[in-house]
Amino acid sequence: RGNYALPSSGCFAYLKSQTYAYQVIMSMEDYDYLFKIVLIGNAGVGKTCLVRRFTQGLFPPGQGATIGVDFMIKTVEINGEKVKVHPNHREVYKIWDTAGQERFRSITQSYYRSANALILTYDITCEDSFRCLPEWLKEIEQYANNQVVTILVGNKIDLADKREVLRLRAEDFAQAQSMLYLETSAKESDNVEKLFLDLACELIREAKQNKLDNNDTAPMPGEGKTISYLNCCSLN
Ligand SMILES: Nc1nc2c(ncn2[C@@H]2O[C@H](COP(=O)(O)OP(=O)(O)OP(=O)(O)O)[C@@H](O)[C@H]2O)c(=O)[nH]1
Repeated sequence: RGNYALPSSGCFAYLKSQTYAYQVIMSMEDYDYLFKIVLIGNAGVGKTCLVRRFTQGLFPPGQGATIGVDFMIKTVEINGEKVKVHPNHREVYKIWDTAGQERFRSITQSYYRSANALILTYDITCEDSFRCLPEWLKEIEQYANNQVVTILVGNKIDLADKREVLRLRAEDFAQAQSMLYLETSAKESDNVEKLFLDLACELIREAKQNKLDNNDTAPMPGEGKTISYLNCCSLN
């Protein structure tokens, strides 16, 4: 199991949390699934906070803007009573947190291609971040592979009184673009774990489907010797 190649050293060029990532990599040699996920969206919508919440269980105070691309890894072990996605499986999330600022766009675009999934994030309290979504979709169309799973995430739902984008409007937009949709709060930890678990579920479901369609023995997105019995996912 787990004979996927580790990232080339190029991935570390803009690493903010190098020590942390390195330590986790050293302990991730054995896994069932590997998910490569890239977060994109306007500056300040909360991409870094979502990743930190998921990978480190914290909401970082005074988070500075991401420079280029940050890289984090999280290993999830699911077993016995805690079955949510797949029993007795070890899943590894490799997550690239990209800078929202326009000036880093040429760097961040180069990470789209190898992503299994993209988390397109906006801020529910910021109409502008929602209005920019069509621009982000153009980027996805241009730079991502055509099998990529995209989920639209409306972050900062803890700021309900400042909401500028109605949930229904965002849901309609996501549906029209064939994207999954979820609202989160990195601050309050609402739906953050669900976001990544749902993505894992969707990726495995699609991989299984592709495998059936293509009658292909090469597993995607992880080393799926057990992929054949995975049918337990719920995205609700
Ligand atoms: N209230 C609230 N604030 C949040 C939430 N998520 C992020 N923030 C705040 O939003 C600001 C920007 O968060 P970041 O995670 O740095 O945003 P980003 O999208 O990574 O920004 P760039 O790195 O510039 O692209 C910070 O002040 C965070 O504290 C949330 O769920 N709720």
